[in-house]
Amino acid sequence: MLYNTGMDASLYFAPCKLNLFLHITGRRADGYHALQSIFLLLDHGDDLHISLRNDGRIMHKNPLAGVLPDHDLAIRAARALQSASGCQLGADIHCTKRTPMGGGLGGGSSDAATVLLALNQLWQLNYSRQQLMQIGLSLGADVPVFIFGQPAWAEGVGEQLSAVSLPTEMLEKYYVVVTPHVQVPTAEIFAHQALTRDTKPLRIADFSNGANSSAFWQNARNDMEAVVCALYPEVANTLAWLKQYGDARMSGSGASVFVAVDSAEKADELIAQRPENTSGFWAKGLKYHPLFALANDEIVAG
Ligand SMILES: C[C@@](CO)(OP(=O)(O)O)[C@H](O)COP(=O)(O)OP(=O)(O)OC[C@H]1O[C@@H](n2ccc(N)nc2=O)[C@H](O)[C@@H]1O
Ligand SMILES: Nc1ncnc2c1ncn2[C@@H]1O[C@H](COP(=O)(O)OP(=O)(O)O)[C@@H](O)[C@H]1O
Repeated sequence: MLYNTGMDASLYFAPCKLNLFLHITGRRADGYHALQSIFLLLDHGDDLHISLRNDGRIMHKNPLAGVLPDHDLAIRAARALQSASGCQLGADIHCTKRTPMGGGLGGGSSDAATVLLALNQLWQLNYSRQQLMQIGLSLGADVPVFIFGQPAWAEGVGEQLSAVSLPTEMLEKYYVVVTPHVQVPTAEIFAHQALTRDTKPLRIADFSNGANSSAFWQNARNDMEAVVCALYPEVANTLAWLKQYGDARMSGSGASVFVAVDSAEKADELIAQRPENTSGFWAKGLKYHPLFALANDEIVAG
């Protein structure tokens, strides 16, 4: 078989995500929590340069500060795909990091998903989207949604995904994302005794019927927000500041908070005025992950 063995790195995008709401509806026997969420991917994220190696090695060209290369989700994803497929090829991976790490924006999970999609192409594996999502789930609960690649209603631990069509005005919004400079450990928040774990499940139909009214969103919140705000005043203060400009929420387990505004000018203004010791960006929602086409969907017999 002829492979593209040219040593030119190819560029692949890894978008970040927002949890537009996040409800915890229960706890499973294995300690993981049952969630309901709507994920929206944004046109802001990391750039991964990935090129083929013939010697089977997976190399990180610029290890991230504080993350051992062997622990990096991009590297772990490549190794997981290699062991699932038995592929003898390898890869060099270089990451230009833009998504704040540990910020509730799924940056590491997205890097992993992008590596799976890119290597599916570069190694000519022709794995289906469902197969890649399964491998992704073994790396983290947030990985499958990036391979799914569309605005999604999520249940289970985030792996049961259905496409939702967001109202046009939500895709036209400018999402202002502000991240206080604190690390919020996801496991610590999930383990906290004060966490709300019994939110009444919503039905996807509630969303489909109610998205254009404010009824659905009035009942939707982030169940991790109260615990994170109590433990991390920086998050509470940044959220309180952002709430002046709209229905601001936290994404995932924080520390990032976000609000949707109507213009790029307003978004620029908020980013310029953001509190000290925070970073910030604004972005638009994506209808599709730019690498969506790198996996095919299985045809399910009807
Ligand atoms: C909270 C969410 C919402 O999108 O996002 P982030 O804030 O991390 O971006 C996710 O559920 C996070 O997913 P992810 O970051 O992949 O978590 P994982 O690495 O799988 O799990 C980290 C730890 O969190 C706990 N955990 C995670 C997911 C879940 N549904 N229940 C849990 O109890 C477990 O203790 C697990 O060991
Ligand atoms: N490629 C990667 N990018 C970011 N973080 C990574 C990566 N690989 C491993 N990690 C580790 O995973 C943790 C969570 O990262 P990230 O996915 O950015 O945040 P979150 O889960 O809060 O959305 C980081 O603090 C870091 O230690």
